[in-house]
Amino acid sequence: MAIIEVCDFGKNFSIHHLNKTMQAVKNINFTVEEGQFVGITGKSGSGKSTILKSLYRTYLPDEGYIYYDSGRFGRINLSEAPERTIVYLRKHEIGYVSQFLNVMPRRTARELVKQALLEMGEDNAAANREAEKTLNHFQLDPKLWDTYPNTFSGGEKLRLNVAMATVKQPRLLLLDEPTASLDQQSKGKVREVIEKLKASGTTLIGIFHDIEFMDGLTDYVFDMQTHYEGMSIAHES
Ligand SMILES: Nc1ncnc2c1ncn2[C@@H]1O[C@H](COP(=O)(O)OP(=O)(O)OP(=O)(O)O)[C@@H](O)[C@H]1O
Repeated sequence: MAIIEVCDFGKNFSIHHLNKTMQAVKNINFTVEEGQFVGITGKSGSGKSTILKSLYRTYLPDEGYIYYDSGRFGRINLSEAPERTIVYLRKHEIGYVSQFLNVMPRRTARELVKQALLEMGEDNAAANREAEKTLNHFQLDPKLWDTYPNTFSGGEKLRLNVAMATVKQPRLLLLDEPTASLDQQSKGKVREVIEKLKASGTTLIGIFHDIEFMDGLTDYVFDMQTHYEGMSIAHES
């Protein structure tokens, strides 16, 4: 059963100072079945992050639709869902990992991971235990657990980001370059967690420049390049 259906999706951005509109992506169609891992590849600027952000409802489509089959609400059109539904989905069903850490200020790494677990209904003691286990798994130095992440290195921030999103075991996990600045060992840790999530039924959609990382993980890869080449061939005929 499809958990995500992207139908004729297109997104434009206004460039205010030039008084122009730029079409970032157009005619995107793909479906993702429950439990699949779909990779998105393509050259820089081809619109990969735009698609992922639209699946998280950070952006609204200008053309077409994105349907998400929610565990709680059933099949919903993401652009029409009320804000409170989106807040619920982000807390309980859809996780998003970007290369950038965007968290509440003055919360320690431990508090942030714990908060994610409390939102999923864990009690305080279990959330504490699980948070420590997760921070350990991602090899975040225990000296950092009770400090604010604004001073963390890029790799530490990224590992905390992945920890916060994966600890919730979301139904759908969106990954925007989650291994971008990680060394081989940390990449291995991320891969381990992705494999575990996939085995437990999580659906994953991810952007990876590291093609090797996707090897053996993805069910199929949506290549932006092929998509647009396909479109121009269709135009010519
Ligand atoms: N908020 C925005 N406002 C204006 N233009 C944007 C915005 N977000 C993205 N764009 C533009 O849309 C196009 C697609 O950007 P996007 O970030 O989706 O590409 P990408 O394939 O993820 O690139 P990369 O691999 O470099 O991260 C780019 O030309 C970008 O400049």
